[in-house]
Amino acid sequence: ANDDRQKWVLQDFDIGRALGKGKFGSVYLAREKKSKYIVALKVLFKSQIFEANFEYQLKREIEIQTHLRHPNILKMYGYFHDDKRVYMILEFAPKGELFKEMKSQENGRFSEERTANYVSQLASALQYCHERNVIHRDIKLENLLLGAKGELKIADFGWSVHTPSSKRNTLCGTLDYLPPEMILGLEHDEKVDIWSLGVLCFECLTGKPPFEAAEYAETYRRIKNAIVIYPPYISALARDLISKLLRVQPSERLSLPKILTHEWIIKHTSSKNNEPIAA
Ligand SMILES: CS(=O)(=O)NCc1cccc(-c2cn3c(Cl)cnc3c(Nc3ccc(N4CCOCC4)cc3)n2)c1
Repeated sequence: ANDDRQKWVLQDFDIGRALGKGKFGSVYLAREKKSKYIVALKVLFKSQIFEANFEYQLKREIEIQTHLRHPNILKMYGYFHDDKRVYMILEFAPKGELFKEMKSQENGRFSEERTANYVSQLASALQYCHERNVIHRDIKLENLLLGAKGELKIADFGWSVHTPSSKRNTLCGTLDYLPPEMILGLEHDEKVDIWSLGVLCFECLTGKPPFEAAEYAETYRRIKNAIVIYPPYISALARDLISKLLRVQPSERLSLPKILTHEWIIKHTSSKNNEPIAA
């Protein structure tokens, strides 16, 4: 049987414009020459990866993402490397970053209906991952892209691991999305993704992450105690769901099946889901 893991080389692609710059490299629009198939090519510099001893995490990201197949998870078709760079061949997300889409809304936030649909798509993607003992650990707005039909695509599995993990990861970047158990360096499991789902839901509804504060120490204190201040325009149902996700105790956080059947989600997810039951 022909091995579908073709050995790709850079010459197989026409490289287009840069889609964006990331921490280790950039993402380019690209087209595979023979099939004319459009992809996103993520280019990472080996020097920077080794400097940050990120190669183990990169291997894991590639291993995990090449094997996941779900409509709300950005596909990785393959990868290759040359002496200086590692290239990841990824599904192109034609509508770009969710973060930019949110900032372009006139009040900088999404409606309850749009947010509920995103939360539902994320929950089904996470259910798929958790069934395969994969936790993402880095669900946040800037890791989410939009497909051709405006559907959510989880990208960047750089922090995903197989459960259970107590990897004391060097916390780079913002604390905003991390649950209490991770900022305390305790053992953590897939319930970390449920916490991040709560953070994401709040951020989509208000334009700001729930624990954002001027001082790092203040953010730390508010995460540790799950102190959430809801703006008045948040509906009672949305508040109910978020309060059941942002729980300090991982075991108290709502399970993914319960999230998918929460009244607020059922109320807002696209009409096809709540057809009138045939009499
Ligand atoms: C750490 S990183 O390097 O991975 N992140 C930096 C970054 C920053 C910005 C974007 C993108 C990006 C990545 N994409 C991937 Cl991967 C697949 N499709 C896209 C993808 N698609 C995309 C599609 C359309 C647009 N347009 C739409 C029209 O308006 C201008 C932007 C942008 C990006 N973008 C990435």
